[in-house]
Amino acid sequence: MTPSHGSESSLAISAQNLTKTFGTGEDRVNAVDGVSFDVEPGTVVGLLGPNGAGKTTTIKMLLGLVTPTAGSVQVAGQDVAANRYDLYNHVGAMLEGARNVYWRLTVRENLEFFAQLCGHTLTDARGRHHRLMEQFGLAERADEPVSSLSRDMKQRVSLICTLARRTEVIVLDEPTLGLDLESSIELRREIRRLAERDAMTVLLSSHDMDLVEAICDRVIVMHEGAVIADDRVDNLIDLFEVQSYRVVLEPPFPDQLRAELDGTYETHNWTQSSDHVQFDVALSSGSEFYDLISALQAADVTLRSARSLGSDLGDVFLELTDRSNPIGSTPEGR
Ligand SMILES: Nc1ncnc2c1ncn2[C@@H]1O[C@H](COP(=O)(O)OP(=O)(O)OP(=O)(O)O)[C@@H](O)[C@H]1O
Repeated sequence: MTPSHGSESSLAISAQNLTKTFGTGEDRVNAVDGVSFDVEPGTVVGLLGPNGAGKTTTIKMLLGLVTPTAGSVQVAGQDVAANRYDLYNHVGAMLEGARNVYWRLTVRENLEFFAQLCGHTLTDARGRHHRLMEQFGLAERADEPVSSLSRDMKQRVSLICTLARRTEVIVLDEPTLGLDLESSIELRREIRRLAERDAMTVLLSSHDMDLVEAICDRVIVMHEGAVIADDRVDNLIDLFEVQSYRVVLEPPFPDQLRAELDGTYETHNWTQSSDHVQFDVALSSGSEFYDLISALQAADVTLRSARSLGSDLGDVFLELTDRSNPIGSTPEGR
């Protein structure tokens, strides 16, 4: 079944000024504070943010599981506040730690149950179910009750039940947490396939930067309840030009120099031997690189090599959340 996109709006997701406050008085928490974003159909969007940034609360508001204090949200053309039950025909979700499958049913029965719930005929769905069970290493356990499977396998069942429904929008909260490497790779492949071939929209929250960088068209970064960046992954990496270098030095290496470098730069992975001293350093501009070289020269230390490790989404994420720069303002030091 090719998803039929909602009629009221051509956007897959439209969140306007979403706000959620928990508690009152001193216990009041502004979990989500005026978040707005639109997502076009067929886009894979990563929702990133440190713990407590408001990702899960945002996701739950998109799914109608938490009622916003203010703001509105449409998903797959459905106004979430008005059409909560209709919404579930258009949206599939796997929330972190959620047991959204029936443990007494077998893997195959779960797939068939959820397929029938959203109106798929079993003759159409069986081929797809078989392929997903093969892909996620569950084919040999297809006729066993979910209760007899390992925790990791239960998660895979929950994941394929969500993917197999082929709803217009899929929401996944920390989908790779607890998955083995092979299943993680299959998940990446399947998500890209669903987006590219079937124009399905996927919103996923994850701390797994490699996953997000590999499969997301766009990332929304949240911090303290607000959106602090919303752009294509490659644009964010270009914008910050955070570069990590591996620096190798010849001994002797004065003791106080390490403390000086640690105080001035973001350094990691120090190793020291009789033959060399090595560390990694993240630099946000070319001039910082030359400052570092000058500091080494001033301390009379010989540089053996400085190799760029490239910059990735992980570097950008740290940069954004450490400094909490709204995109559009110039990052510090540039
Ligand atoms: N039901 C609740 N009652 C009170 N406070 C809550 C509730 N749910 C979330 N919060 C608070 O709201 C803030 C945002 O939480 P949320 O779970 O949305 O963040 P998150 O970005 O998903 O974090 P994590 O990555 O740790 O899951 C946190 O300070 C959290 O403690």
